[in-house]
Amino acid sequence: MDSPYVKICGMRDPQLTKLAVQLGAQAIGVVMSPGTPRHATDAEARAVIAAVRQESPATGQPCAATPAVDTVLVVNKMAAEEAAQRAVALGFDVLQLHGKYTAADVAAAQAIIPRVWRAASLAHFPHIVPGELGEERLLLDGSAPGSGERWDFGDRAPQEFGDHWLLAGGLSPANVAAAIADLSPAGVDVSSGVEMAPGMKSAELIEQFIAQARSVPLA
Ligand SMILES: O=C(O)c1ccccc1N[C@@H]1O[C@H](COP(=O)(O)O)[C@@H](O)[C@H]1O
Repeated sequence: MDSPYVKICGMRDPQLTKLAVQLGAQAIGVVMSPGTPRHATDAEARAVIAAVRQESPATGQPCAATPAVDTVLVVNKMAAEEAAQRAVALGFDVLQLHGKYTAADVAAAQAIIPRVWRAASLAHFPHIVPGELGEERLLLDGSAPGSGERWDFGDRAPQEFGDHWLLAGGLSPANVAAAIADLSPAGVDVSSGVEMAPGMKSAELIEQFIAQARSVPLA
């Protein structure tokens, strides 16, 4: 039985990162956006990536039982090329762009790091189409990333977005299973919903979130 792809975002602690990977997270996000309570330093970002590689080597000989886990640099309103250069310098697999970008911005970033995701809110981009800027994946998010604010689909039907989009914004252990059952995203992304206080991740909430998300079979 396939279950949704789960990304845990805003990680800074290597031990919690290892736990999330052991529990089945398929992506770990590090936020580098000054002003958010999850902003990571370069050293923290490198330590999180090292922890992921240790639990699930991304190159060479991946553990038989554990698929490789994506490490994702998350930025908000940062110039795409600058963000891509930072992602490569630190060793991330994926760059996740929040903000207003063009197809040329995405192409410029992809020339530096091939895997680029775009996160956007339907409140700001009501006519958005997955892949229209050339991004690998689209995340449909709340209107304020990292705030715990819920998504709003307005008059769009989730089926319009195809099979590869991820749901983000306001998810938590309490609502993730119902959200997956209702909207059938390919995966889910959570940041503040697995924290005991802004920027402070909770091992218990991460465990509950992953268990709840994985309890729902993909449609
Ligand atoms: O998590 C953050 O602080 C953050 C800051 C700036 C840009 C993106 C951020 N995280 C992304 O926000 C959503 C989920 O937020 P939440 O679960 O509602 O807190 C997701 O796309 C994260 O990757």
